[in-house]
Amino acid sequence: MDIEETQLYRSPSDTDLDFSFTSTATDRTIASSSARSSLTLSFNDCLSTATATTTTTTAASSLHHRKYDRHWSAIETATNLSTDGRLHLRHLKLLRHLGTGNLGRVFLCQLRDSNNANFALKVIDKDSLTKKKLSQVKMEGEILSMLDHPFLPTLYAHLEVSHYSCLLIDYCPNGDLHSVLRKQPGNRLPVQAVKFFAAEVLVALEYLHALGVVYRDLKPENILLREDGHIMLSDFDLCFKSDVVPTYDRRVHSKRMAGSMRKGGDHCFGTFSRRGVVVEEEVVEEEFVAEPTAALSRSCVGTHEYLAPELLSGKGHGNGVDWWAFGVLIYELLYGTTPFKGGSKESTLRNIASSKHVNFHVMEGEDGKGMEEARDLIEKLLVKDPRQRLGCTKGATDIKRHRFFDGIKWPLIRNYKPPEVRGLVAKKGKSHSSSGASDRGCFIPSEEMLVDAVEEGRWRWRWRQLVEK
Ligand SMILES: Nc1ncnc2c1ncn2[C@@H]1O[C@H](COP(=O)(O)OP(=O)(O)OP(=O)(O)O)[C@@H](O)[C@H]1O
Repeated sequence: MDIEETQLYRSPSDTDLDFSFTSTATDRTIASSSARSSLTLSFNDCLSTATATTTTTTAASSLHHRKYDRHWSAIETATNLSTDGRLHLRHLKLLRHLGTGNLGRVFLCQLRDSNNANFALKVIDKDSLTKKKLSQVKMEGEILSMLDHPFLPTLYAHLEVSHYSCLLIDYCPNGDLHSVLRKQPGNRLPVQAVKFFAAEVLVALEYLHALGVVYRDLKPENILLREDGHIMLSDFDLCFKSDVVPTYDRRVHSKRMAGSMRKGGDHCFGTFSRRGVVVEEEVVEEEFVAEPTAALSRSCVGTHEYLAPELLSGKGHGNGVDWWAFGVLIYELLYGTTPFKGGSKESTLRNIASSKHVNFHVMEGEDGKGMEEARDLIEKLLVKDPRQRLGCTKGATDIKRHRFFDGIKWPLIRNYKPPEVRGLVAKKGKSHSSSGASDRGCFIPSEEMLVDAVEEGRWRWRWRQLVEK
């Protein structure tokens, strides 16, 4: 029996994925532990049974946008040297335990013969999981295998060894946005920093939605920070997939302009002032929209403070839950708390479900540049009726146009210099989201990590057993 299978991943176009989705709702059990952990009220979605096709060739990276970076090169070297051309666990060395999640443990690791590329290895013991969690593991593997985007993880390899499922992805040495937020005065970031992180999250969500993926677990804890300070959205176990029909829509809007009647390829209809100067033009623009507007699920999953009202009603929800959570995220980054937070989880849920509008905390020096625009955007995202909520019809296309994001050159966002905020040490000269490289030298173990080390000792022993299988 073949106990070890390796999947090296191709770009989305090479996978054979079924985007169909059906959903039913039955039980409503809550599985939740820590204060801000993700919850699952019911998880009876009939997940797609199709998975990415299994391949073990090194050509897997040939279409990936980062095919020339040191991570893929390291993998390619290891697989070239491997007798069967596959990557095995014995090719990896674990450096330290990074954390433990709902599904498994995450380790910092490198390839044995190359120490210039760091990876994160998520190890999931499938024997210890319930059926519900196993379906989440499957979903996470499926979603990761589809991704090829600078603000999302690259899945370098998926190894199935005995009852362990191991996902080799990008390592983010700067921790998560939640920890960074906790290091700021008042747990708040300056507007310009919020604008940067929100813009990157928006682009990542736009990509996921274009693939028909509704994320459902947006929160600062799931926004990891790469070595270069750019973001990487993580945790795809609560996602669901749906059909998406990309369209080119015509948008008619007015633009204040002086001068010529025709600009670029746009059709313009001019209005003239008395002096014969064009003051306003009606512009017709073609815009690309790929938003899973027909997505439907009835499973109530997510994190309390970030749940959209339609998720609580149990009558079904779709793409709009991510745009609601996007509003909560911007609020939390600016105000240091979430907008509907109550004294307990129950009262938070009651506040979300009530007809109360979002309330803005009064803060010292709040009326800095961009705050008014931020509040307007938040209000448009935190609309209780998803049909009226910004983003629900045309996705990120509409949100990008909001004046909070004025000045952002979307195609250049990967090259923007990340903001200098406390607790974020972005390495210079790496503005292309190449993650990895050693963080040795700046690693000071915390007490918690020392406790972890005892656990880690046990893990290393188990790891050796696995590798020697
Ligand atoms: N790619 C990564 N780079 C660096 N650290 C990571 C990476 N992925 C995960 N971690 C760390 O490992 C911890 C566990 O991650 P994991 O994704 O398994 O669970 P989680 O984020 O707690 O979410 P959930 O339990 O909902 O799956 C995280 O809290 C984070 O600190």
